[in-house]
This record gives sequence, C-alpha cells and structure tokens, in this order.
Amino acid sequence: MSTDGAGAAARADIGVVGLAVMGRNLARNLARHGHVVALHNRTRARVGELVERYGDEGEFVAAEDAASFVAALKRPRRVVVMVKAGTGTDAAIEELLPHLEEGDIVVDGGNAHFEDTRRRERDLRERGLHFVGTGVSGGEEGALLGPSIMPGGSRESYDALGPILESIAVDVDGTPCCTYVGPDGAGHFVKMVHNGIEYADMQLIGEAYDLLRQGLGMEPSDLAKVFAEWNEGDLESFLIETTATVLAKVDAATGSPLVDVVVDQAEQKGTGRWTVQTALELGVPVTGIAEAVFARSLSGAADQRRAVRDAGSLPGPSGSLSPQEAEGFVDDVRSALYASKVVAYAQGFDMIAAGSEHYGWGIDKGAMATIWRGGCIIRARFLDRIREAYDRDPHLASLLLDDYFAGAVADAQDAWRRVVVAAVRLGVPAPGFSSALAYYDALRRDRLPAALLQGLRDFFGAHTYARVDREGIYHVLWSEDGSEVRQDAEAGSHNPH
Ligand SMILES: NC(=O)C1=CN([C@@H]2O[C@H](COP(=O)(O)OP(=O)(O)OC[C@H]3O[C@@H](n4cnc5c(N)ncnc54)[C@H](OP(=O)(O)O)[C@@H]3O)[C@@H](O)[C@H]2O)C=CC1
Ligand SMILES: O=C(CO)[C@H](O)[C@H](O)COP(=O)(O)O
Repeated sequence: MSTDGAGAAARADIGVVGLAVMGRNLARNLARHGHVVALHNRTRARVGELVERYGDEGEFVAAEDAASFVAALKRPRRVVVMVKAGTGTDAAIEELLPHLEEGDIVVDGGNAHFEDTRRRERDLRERGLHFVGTGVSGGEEGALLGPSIMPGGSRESYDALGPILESIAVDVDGTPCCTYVGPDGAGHFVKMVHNGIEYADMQLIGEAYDLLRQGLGMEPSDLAKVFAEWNEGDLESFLIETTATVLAKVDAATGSPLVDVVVDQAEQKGTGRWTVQTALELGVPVTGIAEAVFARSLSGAADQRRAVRDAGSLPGPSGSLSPQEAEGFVDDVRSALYASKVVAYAQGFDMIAAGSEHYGWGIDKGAMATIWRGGCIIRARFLDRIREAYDRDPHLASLLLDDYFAGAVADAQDAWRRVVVAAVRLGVPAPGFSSALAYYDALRRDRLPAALLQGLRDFFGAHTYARVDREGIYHVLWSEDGSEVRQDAEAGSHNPH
C-alpha cells in the first residue's frame, strides 16, 4: 500500500533516500517488517517504480520532494541515506538539512570513508542532529533478506534506531547481525575492515583455484566440486559456496566455463585500498589485505601484462608436481587456505583493535565477529570460532594465540609450507598464501632482522637504537672512533660506551 507524501500526516517510521539497488531493497525489507517507509530519490521516477512494483509488500509513503519526505516522518525523524558514496552523500544530506529539526537522526548506509563520517557526524552534531555512519553488507540480496548492519554514532541515536535496524538484519541463532559499534566513524571503519578482509579472502580463494588448476590440471567443473566439498567443513562460508557456483557456471554463448570467458582484470571500488592506506597510518601489518589490493592492481595492468607476454622474455620454471605431491595436493591447498585465512582475519581484527584504540571507540571485537556471522559477504562458520575466542579472552593479543586457532594453524603448517614451495616451483603467483606464512613466521620469531635495520639506520642517518641489555637510546660514532654514546635524557648520568 502507498500514499502520496504531499500533505500526509507524519506517520512514517523511517525514510529512505536513494532507491538504487541497495536503498530500494532496504526500503522493501523495512516495509516487509511492518515499518511505514517514506521514499525519496533524486530522480523521482525511482520512487514511482518502487511503489508500482513492490507497493503490496508493506506501507510506503511516496514523497514528492525532500520537504514532503521529511514532513512524512514521525519524530525523532529517522532517515537512511543510501546513495553513491562521497559527493552523493553530501548532496543528499544538504538537501535534507533545511527540513530537519533537533534530535532527528540521519543514517548513512553507503560505503563512506570513516574520516568523512567523522566530519559529517561533527557537522550534524553541531546542528543538534544525530549522524549514524552505518556499514551495511550483504549486497542486493542481503539488503532485502537481511544484511549485516554496523552502525556508529551516538548511543542515544542507537536507542531510537537500533530496534528498527535489528528487525531487518539477518538473525543467526536468535541474535540479529546488528549491534552498536561505537561513536562517530566506528561503524564505517568496521565496514571498511570487513571489506578489506573480503578482499583478502577472495584473493586466497583465487590462489587456491589457480594452484589446483595449474598444479593438477583440474577443470573448473571439477574444482567446483572441490569447493563444494570444502564448504561442508571448516571453510564453510558464503564466499567458498559462491566460488563453487561460479566455477560450475557454463557460458551459454560458447559452452566454455564462465571463468574462462571473463576478462582477468579485477576491479575495485576503493574500500580495500582505504583499509590498506589506513593500516599504514596506524602501523598495523595487514599484509593479506595489502597483497589482495596489489594483486587486483597487477591484474588490471593490462598493457604492461600484454607487453611482457608479447616480449616472451621472462622465463618461468619447468617444474611440475611429483605424483606423490599431486596425491595430497588438494588437501594441502585446503589446509594452506584455512591457515592463510586465519592470518588474514587475525590481521583484520588487529586493525579494528588499533583503530578503536586510536580513535577511542571502545569497539567490542567479539561483537563484530557476532554480527559478521550472517548477512555479510564474509559470513562463515569460522566467525563463530572467532566470537568464541574473544568470549574466552576479550583482550587476546592475536587471534593466532587462541588455543583453537593456534592448534588449527599448527595442524596446517606443514601443508601450508608445501603449498608455498610448490607455488614457487610451479611459477604460480601465491602472494596471499606466502605473505600469510611469512607473517606467521615473523610473529613467532624470538629475534627479527629489524635489529640489523636499526644498525643500518643508525649508520647512515644517526637514527639511534635501543639495546636489549640496558635502558636508553644509543648511537655509534661511526665516522669517528666507533664508540657508542647514549643519547636520551639520561645520557648525562652515564658514561658513553
Ligand atoms: N551495491 C552493493 O552491493 C553495495 C553498495 N553499498 C553502498 O550503498 C550505497 C548505494 O549503493 P547502490 O544501491 O549500489 O547505488 P549507487 O552507489 O549506484 O548510487 C545510486 C544512488 O545514488 C543516488 N545519487 C547519486 N548521486 C547523487 C547525488 N549527487 N545526489 C543525490 N542522490 C545521488 C542515485 O540517485 P539517481 O537515481 O537520481 O541517480 C541513486 O539513488 C553506496 O554508497 C554503496 O557504496 C554497500 C554495500 C553493498
Ligand atoms: O561492500 C560490499 C560488500 O559488503 C561490496 O561487495 C564491495 O563494495 C565490493 O567492493 P569492490 O567492488 O571493491 O570489490
């Protein structure tokens, strides 16, 4: 059912601005859950189309313009903006502002950069409005049937908004995949890291596929069966299930596997890159996400790749798997995928911890694992394990230290090493598998070659170093007599060495 917004009483529970795939389906999801939904879109035809096609799914108020849209909403007004992130979001908010009043709540469900969200939250707070930067994951289908929702902003706004959002989020074991994340940019930060993990996960899946295809000569239809089988075990997840579906797909026009007719250049809208840029600022090694972003960039460097292929001057190895290696290779690759995935998630959760600490957000990592169990692209059986790990110890220094994950990686490590060696011998690029293993090995080492780097830095730039055996900051007089001098505030109380 629908009514025209012009002159209508303020009876809508919530409004949605932006009715492309995501906004339209969120609006329908809200209406299907009994909320009266006001509708607005820059191009008005989208409002009419929605009401015409889906008007019988619930109660919609089709607004003529921003003024009648806002007037149709109950106080405090709750408006979900679901438009093209960036300038689209700013334009949509600007249009609404003259009509909103103190206490009203603007929700941005787009993939905004969390620094933009911090700015918008500050600006709207100064006007007496609440701004809720909200991660929404699950794509078109999730928006309709139940996404994972990651709202930031003030606690007060969550009290007014949370019940509605929780009603449309997917439910896993009686718990909605929606919870308050933290102030200002916290929700969009967590969504950004979610997308970064999504990149890492997909890269690892791509490497597993490539290794099995190149190493064993398996066809996509056989590989689809392998992924479907893996989806019955610890790797069970939306992305593994989807991999089986995509690999099984045959192109109607050519009769070839679809994966063989798709151009091998991965695109990216920006959230993975933002994750890596932010990780660099925070000093968190998210190597799996970084490798995934760079692997997409390399795939997209079409001219360069063509030039190298045409030149034919970069030789590869001639090795192949021995019959003995080939025999256990599928299982080895599964183990390597699982261990590398543990590392990628551990790094992602480290990044959430670092962002939370830096911005003072107080994000509950176990709660994030809980709301990622359903609805979102990285939903997986595995996330139950992560939630359990943080239940056991909310301050876990690394997921890799949890007994379950430590055991899982220890069980996988021999296979993991065999797969990385095989990738090198076969000449199959596996930056995700090998960087995850390098991270694991670096993390467990007593001493790292960073000590040598410090020595080099001190030599060429007098950058100083700390010692393992006593307090203080030191420098060697390399170009003088080679003696060591203490350089910190306490230097006066000690003799130079
Ligand atoms: N697609 C997906 O799977 C996912 C998308 N998201 C995020 O959700 C948001 C919506 O995504 P999606 O539905 O794909 O749509 P798009 O990102 O393609 O955005 C289209 C919508 O934005 C509106 N819009 C664009 N520019 C402006 C402007 N200057 N002023 C007002 N409105 C504007 C369009 O209005 P008009 O009709 O007039 O052109 C239309 O409603 C994005 O921020 C996206 O990043 C989040 C999770 C998953
Ligand atoms: O937000 C999402 C899911 O939660 C989208 O899947 C994501 O935007 C896809 O990103 P990209 O186009 O960069 O692969």
